[in-house]
This record gives sequence, C-alpha cells and structure tokens, in this order.
Amino acid sequence: MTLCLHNTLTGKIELFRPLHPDRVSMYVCGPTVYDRAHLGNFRPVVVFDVLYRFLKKFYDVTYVRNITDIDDKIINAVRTSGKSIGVLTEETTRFFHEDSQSLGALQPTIEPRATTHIPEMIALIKVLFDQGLAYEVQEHVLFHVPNLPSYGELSHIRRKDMIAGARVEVAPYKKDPSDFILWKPSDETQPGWESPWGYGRPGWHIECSAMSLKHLGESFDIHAGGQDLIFPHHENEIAQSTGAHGAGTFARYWLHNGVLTINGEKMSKSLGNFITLTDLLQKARGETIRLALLLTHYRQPLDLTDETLPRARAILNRLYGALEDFDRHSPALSKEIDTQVVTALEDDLNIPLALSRLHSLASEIYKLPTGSQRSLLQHTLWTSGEVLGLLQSEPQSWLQGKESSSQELSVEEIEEWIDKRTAARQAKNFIESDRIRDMLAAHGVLLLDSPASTTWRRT
Ligand SMILES: Nc1ncnc2c1ncn2[C@@H]1O[C@H](COP(=O)(O)OP(=O)(O)OP(=O)(O)O)[C@@H](O)[C@H]1O
Ligand SMILES: [Zn+2]
Repeated sequence: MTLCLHNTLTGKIELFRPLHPDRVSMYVCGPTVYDRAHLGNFRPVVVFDVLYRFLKKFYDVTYVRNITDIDDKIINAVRTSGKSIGVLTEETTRFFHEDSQSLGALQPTIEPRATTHIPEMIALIKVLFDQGLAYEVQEHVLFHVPNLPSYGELSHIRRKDMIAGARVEVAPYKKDPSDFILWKPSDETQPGWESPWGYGRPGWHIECSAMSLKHLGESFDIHAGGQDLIFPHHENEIAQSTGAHGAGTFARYWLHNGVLTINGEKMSKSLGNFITLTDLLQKARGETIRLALLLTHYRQPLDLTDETLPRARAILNRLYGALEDFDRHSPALSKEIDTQVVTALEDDLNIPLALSRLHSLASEIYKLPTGSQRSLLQHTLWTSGEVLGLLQSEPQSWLQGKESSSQELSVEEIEEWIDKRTAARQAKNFIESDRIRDMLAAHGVLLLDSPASTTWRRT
C-alpha cells in the first residue's frame, strides 16, 4: 500500500513507512473521564477508528488509546458530584465505551489507565532528572524547557510567543514561565501516591509519555489526537519522551483531527456549548452520527448544523437501499475493498472522496437487474463500507428503522424548507433542490410536486 499521511511535525503529506514492514504501532490520546463525552470528543474516536480499520487490512496493528483517570478536572468533578473518584471514573469510562460502541468504533488493542501506570511515570521523571531536564521546587517537579533546544518543533510556536500568549498566571516557583508540571503535591483530600518528591500526583502530559513507552516502546509509528492537543499537550509529550530517550525517538507521524464546531465555536465542556452523544442518540442512530462525523475531511473543522444529521441519514438511506436485496451470506464473489476507495484513503485518509465512490457504486447497483453483476457490486459496496465502519447493519432493518427526528420538523420548518426548495428550483439550482428533497425525505417528509404547487405528507 502507498499510504500518505499529513504529518504535523513536518507540515507535509508524507509517504507512510512503518518502523517494521508488517507492523504498525499507534497511540491516540483518549478521554479524561469526569463527565459524559461530547460529540467533539468522538471525532478523534471515529476518525482514527477508520485509520485503524484501514491499516488493519495491510498490517498487524497495535492501537493504544489511554484513559486519563487522574486529573484536576476529575478532582473538581468528584467534589461537585459527591461521588468517589473510583465510582466517577469507572462510570464515565463505561459511558465512553457504550458511546464509542454505538458509533461503531472498534476497541483499541490496549486501553491503559493512567492510575495503573504511576510507577512508570515516576521512573520516567527520574530519567528526566538524570538528563538535567527536571527540577524540584516546593514539592512540585517541573520540566525545564530552556534546557531542551528542540522544544516547539511540533507546534512551531516560538518560546517567546508561548510565554507572551500564556493565559494562566505563571506560578512563582517556575524557573522559566514555559516550564511545565511533571509531578505535583496532593493534600489528604486529593488522590495521590508516594514518590521520591513526596505524596502527590502526575501532571497530564507525563501520563501519555509513560503509557506510550510502556506499551509501544521508545519509538513508534503514529501518534494522534485533536488539533487542540498540539500545544501544549503533544509538544510537552515530545519534550519528555525525546528528552528522556534522545532526539529522533518517540512518534514518527503526528496526526491531528480538526475541531468540531457549533455555530463556528469549538464544542467544549468549558464553553458549555456541547451536545452529548446520549442526547443525540435520541434523535439519530449511531451510524448516522458516525457518518456525520466523517462527512468532512478529518483535518478540516466540522461545523455541526441542523442539516448535518439529515444529510448523513439521506446518504445512508441511499447506500442501504442499494443493498436492500443483498445477501451477505451468499458465497463471496469479492472480498476486496474497491480500489478507488483504497486510493482515496491512501491519500491522507480522504474519507469524503471514499464516500463519493460508495455513492457511485450505489448508483451503478440501482441500475442493474438482479444477477451476478449486481451481487458483485453489492459485495464491493459492503466490504468497502466496512473499512469506514459503515453499512454493516442488516439493510432491511436499517431501512425499516425509524429515527425519531422525523417528528422533529415542525410544520413551519417543513414549509420553510419547501419555500427554499421552490426558490432553488426557480433559480434552476437543481442540486440544491434535490438536496432539500432528500433531506426532508430523511426526516420522513415526502414531497409531492404538481405543476401548481408542492404539497407534503409524513411517511
Ligand atoms: N470540539 C472538538 N472537536 C474535535 N475534537 C475534540 C473537541 N473537543 C475535544 N476534542 C478531542 O477529544 C479528545 C479528548 O479531549 P479532552 O479529554 O481534553 O476533552 P475535554 O476534557 O472534554 O475538554 P473540552 O471539552 O473542554 O475541550 C482529544 O483528542 C481532543 O482533541
Ligand atoms: Zn496524550
């Protein structure tokens, strides 16, 4: 395979060559488990699930995604929820697993939890002391950034600008404003572990450096996460890991998904503009939401609007419609993924292009009568859908299944859309008018055109 991936480290699309010809190691930063994850948190889950599925077709893949179960956000949530940290993190982890499963995401090969890797973190911090990169002050251990000249190679932010841009007040004990925490003290009300620097807990960044080292070694192939993690989290991970093991170690390809925005603003817990998956699953099936997260190229921002889910639903209806008479148990005529789908994914995971190829395959299937040619294409559509984590439900049950959002469009909304469609038709913008018709159909609203007017009924 000739997979090309955009590497944040170089800012270029590069040919992917794993360290071992037949194995790939990949680490994705996982959730901090203190609350229900929001839809934005699932963009990396779904995007890198496609990467995992695709790589698995060609390589033996070890996919590690951590669970951050010790963090100040968790400690604060424990205080407000009244639950113990164990109960809170376990419950949140379970929700995360359920939600990921409903989006059709495969379980990673290994899912390490931070709290079971404290000795590894302590050992790594000791190495940083040996390398002259860490210091202890007022029970805190900090990484001394000026001692690592390569710092900033991922985010390409100059140290001067980082300091100027720092929003938080710089703690007085820091030797340099850009130094960051490796270990900090805990009081008796906070979770903590004994360490050479007293009773305390790790900083967030050291968690990922220690867990990736334990499960993937000093050097591995891919490290991924959301773009919001490039600085400081990933920059600091690089500083710790290369600081301990030498330049040229650690992750070789850095992949970052664009953020999910809502009305142009990053969806995030701190801004309060988030939608949980649980809420969204009341309106749409997991597969529809999965597709909605894949409709935009993974590096671009993805803006969630009222049209996103209906559009995803209409696409799935069309694709499943082409599989309506498909017998997945029939002797396989083809187990191959469509070559154009492979080519699209090889091009920095161009999932929207792969989807448009699935659309064309469906169009060809619709034109064919029952027979071996039709079955062959249906097989190709089905196996190609699988690499995107789509089209694996029974087509009949998908097509008969209802999504409750069809109830959601009010009469006023429907009429507003019909007016927009009429205007589009008058402007001869048939792409737009068809899109509105398909979107309404996905909402269970059927349009009936007559020369004089358009009427509608719910299906
Ligand atoms: N709006 C978003 N769009 C895409 N990815 C996101 C978004 N928000 C978070 N992520 C990603 O989700 C993963 C988990 O992030 P993290 O646990 O830091 O989120 P969080 O604690 O919910 O923070 P917040 O919601 O305040 O950003 C990371 O890979 C992060 O990049
Ligand atoms: Zn991380």
